[in-house]
Amino acid sequence: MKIGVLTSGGDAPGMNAAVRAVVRVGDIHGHQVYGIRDGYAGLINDDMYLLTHESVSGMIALGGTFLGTSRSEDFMKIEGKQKAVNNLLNRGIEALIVIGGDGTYRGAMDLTKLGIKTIGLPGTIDNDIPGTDFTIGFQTAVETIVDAIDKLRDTSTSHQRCSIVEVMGRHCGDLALYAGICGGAEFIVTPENPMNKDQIISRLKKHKADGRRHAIIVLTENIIDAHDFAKEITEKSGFDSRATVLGYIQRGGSPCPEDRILASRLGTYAVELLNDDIYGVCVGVRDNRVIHLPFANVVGQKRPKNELYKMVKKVS
Ligand SMILES: Nc1ncnc2c1ncn2[C@@H]1O[C@H](COP(=O)(O)OP(=O)(O)OP(=O)(O)O)[C@@H](O)[C@H]1O
Ligand SMILES: O=P(O)(O)OC[C@H]1O[C@](O)(CO)[C@@H](O)[C@@H]1O
Ligand SMILES: [Mg+2]
Repeated sequence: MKIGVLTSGGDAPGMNAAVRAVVRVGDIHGHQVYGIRDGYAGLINDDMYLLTHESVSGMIALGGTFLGTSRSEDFMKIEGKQKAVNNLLNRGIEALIVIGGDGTYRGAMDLTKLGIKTIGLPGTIDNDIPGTDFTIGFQTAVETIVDAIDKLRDTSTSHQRCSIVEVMGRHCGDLALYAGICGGAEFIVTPENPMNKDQIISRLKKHKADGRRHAIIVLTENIIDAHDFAKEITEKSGFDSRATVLGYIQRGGSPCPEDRILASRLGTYAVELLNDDIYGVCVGVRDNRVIHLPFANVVGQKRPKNELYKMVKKVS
């Protein structure tokens, strides 16, 4: 069988490891795997090439995505999707493995309806996809953030400051939650655990009075302007505050071992599903087991609230 593989949406560490697994396992089962450049844009532009065992050599350790990625406006339109399908079928490619986030899954669901045997792999640092406990790239991003928090604590303690660390996640607080726990943050502000500004300010006043030399607030993006918040804290609590917006550094870097293993497991499983003629599904891990679910059961659904959101109130 000819299988296409692409990466889409924000790049995430471990995407290359997933492509590598698809190519290597595909090869073992006698499939030909075609890499599609720049996500759905490459499908529309017919930009694809045959990947071999050798062409993915060394890819397990590489950050970003060697295939490239995009957020394709054209693919949102039916004409774009039809062109993508025609390009695949003209090349005899009947199956497609997409690695990306929730938006990518929506596109994949449409392609399934248009006759392409599509499988989705969760690749995003946000960990915002229902149907999997972890997404590929999340654990590496957590490590990057924890490293940044540890460094920020050094300078915060030296200057007796409060550091606000704004992290990504779009509308999901998992990056802030996990990194905040690991970094010993005093406050973790996420969409799931809404902020109580007055409580934060009054606790910081007490911190100051108790002679505490630092405080860390980890904040999910898209909630409040981090720099304005730092000013307000300084004025109202007397705890001198600074904000650091970590930004794109969170998406880069070599994948950590957990992400390499997750990517390898899910890439392997995706090919095995196609061998069994199962498609129109996305794969994931639940309780450390690989699972698959129909796209319709995942797209637009809410993730169950992680129990760590409750626990963190006790330990921070
Ligand atoms: N509703 C939709 N219908 C069809 N295709 C979509 C839809 N939403 C998104 N896509 C396609 O998927 C691509 C990637 O989606 P998006 O930019 O939301 O990133 P993502 O896959 O959610 O990853 P991340 O959130 O990690 O960046 C879009 O550029 C678009 O081409
Ligand atoms: O790459 P862009 O378009 O700036 O998007 C940034 C968004 O992508 C992500 O990094 C991954 O979805 C989000 O955390 C962030 O909100
Ligand atoms: Mg997304």
